[in-house]
Amino acid sequence: MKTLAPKTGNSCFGCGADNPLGLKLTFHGDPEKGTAWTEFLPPHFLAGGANMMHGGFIALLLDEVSSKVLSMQGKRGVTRNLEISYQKPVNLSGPVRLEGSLIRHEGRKHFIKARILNPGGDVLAESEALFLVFNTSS
Ligand SMILES: CCCCCCCCCC(=O)SCCNC(=O)CCNC(=O)[C@H](O)C(C)(C)COP(=O)(O)OP(=O)(O)OC[C@H]1O[C@@H](n2cnc3c(N)ncnc32)[C@H](O)[C@@H]1OP(=O)(O)O
Repeated sequence: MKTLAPKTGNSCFGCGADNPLGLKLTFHGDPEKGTAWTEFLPPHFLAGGANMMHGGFIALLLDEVSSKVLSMQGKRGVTRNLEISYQKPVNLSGPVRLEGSLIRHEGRKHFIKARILNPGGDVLAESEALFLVFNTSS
């Protein structure tokens, strides 16, 4: 098990320590299994309508936990594709869990699935992403 805490000098909206507007998320994961996860209470500035999270921020969270699957393995890459299924509203009055896992990789192409769950374990949104990794030779 590995933990990635926000780092000074990183201004990433999701995980950097130096973005004053950012979420400063800490992630956990298993590099050997190709997993990453975190739990947090979404701030209300992520709102879309009513008490629901904005769909663009849902995409951001799925992208973020997907990228951490790679970071856990010491890989650096960027999102090429992100396909999202919005299944239920992400309610802003309680914590959420983000989970990502590696499906497979073909050289630099890494296929990663992710999801957002509520405390009851309901899947609220799911994604499948293609990341292109810069620092792998396998
Ligand atoms: C430096 C590290 C920083 C980490 C930050 C992480 C932050 C969180 C993640 C992000 O939000 S990153 C920000 C959002 N992403 C971007 O800004 C990336 C913008 N896109 C690019 O820079 C380029 O498109 C990219 C470097 C990803 C790839 O460009 P390339 O010209 O190298 O590749 P190309 O686009 O031709 O496609 C790559 C491969 O994917 C394949 N492909 C594309 N769509 C596919 C699909 N749907 N299914 C399967 N394969 C697919 C495509 O056929 C091709 O296969 P081959 O390499 O075998 O020819």
